Amino acid sequence: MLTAIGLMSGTSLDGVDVALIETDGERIGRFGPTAYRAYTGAERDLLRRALADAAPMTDRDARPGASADAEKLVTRAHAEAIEDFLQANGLSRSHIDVVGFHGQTVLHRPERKLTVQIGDGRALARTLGIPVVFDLRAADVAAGGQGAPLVPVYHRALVNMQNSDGPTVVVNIGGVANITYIDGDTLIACDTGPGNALLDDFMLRRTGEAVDRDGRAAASGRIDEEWISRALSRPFFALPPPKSLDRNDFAALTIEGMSVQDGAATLTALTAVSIAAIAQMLPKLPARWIVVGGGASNPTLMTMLGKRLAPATVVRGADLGWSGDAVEAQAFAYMAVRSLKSLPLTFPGTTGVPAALTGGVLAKP
Ligand SMILES: Nc1ncnc2c1ncn2[C@@H]1O[C@H](COP(=O)(O)OP(=O)(O)OP(=O)(O)O)[C@@H](O)[C@H]1O
Ligand SMILES: CC(=O)N[C@H]1[C@@H]2OC[C@@H](O2)[C@@H](O)[C@@H]1O[C@H](C)C(=O)O
Repeated sequence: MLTAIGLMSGTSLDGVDVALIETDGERIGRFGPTAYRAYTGAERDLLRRALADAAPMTDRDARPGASADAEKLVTRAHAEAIEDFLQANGLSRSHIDVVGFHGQTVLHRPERKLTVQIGDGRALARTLGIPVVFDLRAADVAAGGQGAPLVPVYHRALVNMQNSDGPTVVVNIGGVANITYIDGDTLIACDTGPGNALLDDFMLRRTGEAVDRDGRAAASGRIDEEWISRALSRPFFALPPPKSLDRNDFAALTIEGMSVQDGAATLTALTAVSIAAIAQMLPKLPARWIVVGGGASNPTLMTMLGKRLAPATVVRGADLGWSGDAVEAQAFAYMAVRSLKSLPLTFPGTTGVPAALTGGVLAKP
């Protein structure tokens, strides 16, 4: 078993998740501690500007506008997150075999064979004195895959730890939402649509706070079903898996005429409805849905999802002893070990890559 730390800075732009696991790249030996390093308001603003400035990019090594400063921030924030994590948990760097570093996606255009994660893996390895595996999406996209989602291989390892009969779906609700369908050897995955990003952006614009804390605003609002039907007529929703999204693909869906409560209710419902709609595109109707990611902490979203998926059961990963918020960080620890062993990260059913493929670049300190 190797000891690996995974790092994820997701599309919600809220902060860096850190998690340690022991794994041989197949089985999960032990879950270790987890941590979170939030971005400050100013740091989030810089990341948002970097996403805007990266939109016209064609060369993945270019760092236009704010993305150059944002890359320095991302590298520094991740180094700080690891140093604090080692100290808080009394860990010595010599005990860590590898760090899996996702970086921050600023642009995702797989149809142009382009996916850009900022963050300097080589500098991180030098600063930490620990080997770092980074750039985990590039090989998949270069081979014609979607380059996302990557976590299905880890969702499979998690589900294999349970006694499960029949198909299970793991739902991750981050900035974008994605699912993994696991039934024996069948592994199917895709992004399903918005996760929390549209709702966060709406709340920030309307209230100054980038979250509908505990789904309170949405709980007292009215869902505009007509608006949802219009949103669902976008071509993305009719595509079968595998498929993936850029964080800002739905940014043009405006909802400005509505009150904060009605807007929050409607955007929360769009997330739930678009996740539930994927059930029709899966080989069998799954009996069990396990929800992870920040969206699992939003009770209004969980209630809506439960209603839309009934009679299937909907549980939170946290209820099964999984670390609900750190699953993605754990996944990047797991993938770093798989990368060291040249084991596949992506599969035809998860990203559409022609054959199972490994990925990641190793930087030694
Ligand atoms: N208590 C809560 N109430 C409502 N929403 C919450 C709560 N806690 C977290 N969230 C939502 O979860 C989001 C963070 O989710 P998460 O950490 O999974 O995102 P991420 O790491 O950016 O993931 P991804 O890479 O999948 O986009 C927050 O921006 C917020 O919208
Ligand atoms: C391009 C990119 O960074 N995509 C993220 C995003 O956030 C959620 C969803 O969209 C997922 O496809 C992916 O992240 C997770 C970690 C993944 O690759 O599985």
